[in-house]
Formats: sequence, structure tokens, C-alpha cells
Amino acid sequence: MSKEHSALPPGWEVRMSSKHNRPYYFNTESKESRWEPPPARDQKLGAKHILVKHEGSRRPSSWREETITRTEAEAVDMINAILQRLISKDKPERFEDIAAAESDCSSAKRGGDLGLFEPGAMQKPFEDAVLGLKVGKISGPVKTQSGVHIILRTR
Ligand SMILES: O=C(N[C@H](Cc1nc2ccccc2[nH]1)C(=O)O)c1cc2ccccc2s1
Repeated sequence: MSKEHSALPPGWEVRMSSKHNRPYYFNTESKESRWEPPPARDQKLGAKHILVKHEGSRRPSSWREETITRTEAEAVDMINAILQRLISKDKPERFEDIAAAESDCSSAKRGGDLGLFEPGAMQKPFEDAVLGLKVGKISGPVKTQSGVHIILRTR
């Protein structure tokens, strides 16, 4: 079904704006309101990410390093340093360039691009972080069993 006509996600309803004389979408749980229909839950998601693994990662190895021994705290510090490089005022670096050089995920070869994926395909903390981002926005540090991520939502 096209996005406009698929069932609205839970909590959402259509209301009529008398001021603007047009329908809008209102979430009775979050009290969020928006002019465009909320994305249906079955819509594919898209993201790029930078992953820094640590000794407790599900697979503490990557194309960069045979055996990864840094601590989770060190991984968080590295992710925060990368965040500063991405948002720096004077010389921001490109997300894809940092991902290609420094991500411990095999998607590094694709500038960190994970392509499109179904809801439920990725570890829940990762998917929840993607859903919490507007398209084009970058997350703070996100922890999964794989390590610590910075996520850029692409869809
Ligand atoms: O799980 C993957 N790679 C793991 C690390 C990892 N763990 C993740 C958890 C959530 C999202 C992306 C993640 N990447 C690895 O290389 O040890 C994936 C690599 C790629 C490459 C291209 C497209 C999708 C994927 S998912």
C-alpha cells in the first residue's frame, strides 16, 4: 500500500485544523502533531554508521584490527571525538570519509552505508536510535552488542 493510505501507526489519528482548514496528524500518546502522515511502521529504513568495537563486542575483530582490546569506555571516548570532527564549525569532516577510515563494521567499505533494511532487521537499540532521528540527522553515541555507533539516518 502507498504510504498515504496504509494504517496509521498506534497512537496516531487524523484531525481537522479549523485554523488552516486542512487535516493534520496527531499522536494522542506523544502529543506530537504534524502535517504529513507519519511513516508507516512497515516502511524500510536507511542509515549510515560509524562503529567503534571494544573488548565486549559480540565480534571483537574487524577489517581494521584482528583482535580488538579497547574498553567500552575508550570506545565511547573515540566516538565522542569523532562526533566533534563531524560537527566542528571550522572544518567539518564528511561522515563517509570517517566511516571508510575508522569504522569497525564491514560497511566501512561503503562509507558506512547499511542500505535499506526492514524494521526488525537490526539490533533494537540501533533501530530505536534510527527511528528517533529525522532523515539527515546524526545520533549521539549508541550502544549495541556490536559496540558503540554514530548513526546518520538516510531514510
Ligand atoms: O552487522 C554488520 N557488521 C558487523 C558490525 C555491525 N553491527 C551492527 C549492528 C547494527 C547495525 C550495524 C551493525 N554493524 C561486523 O562487521 O562485525 C553489517 C555489515 C553490513 C554491511 C552492509 C550492509 C549491512 C550490514 S550489517
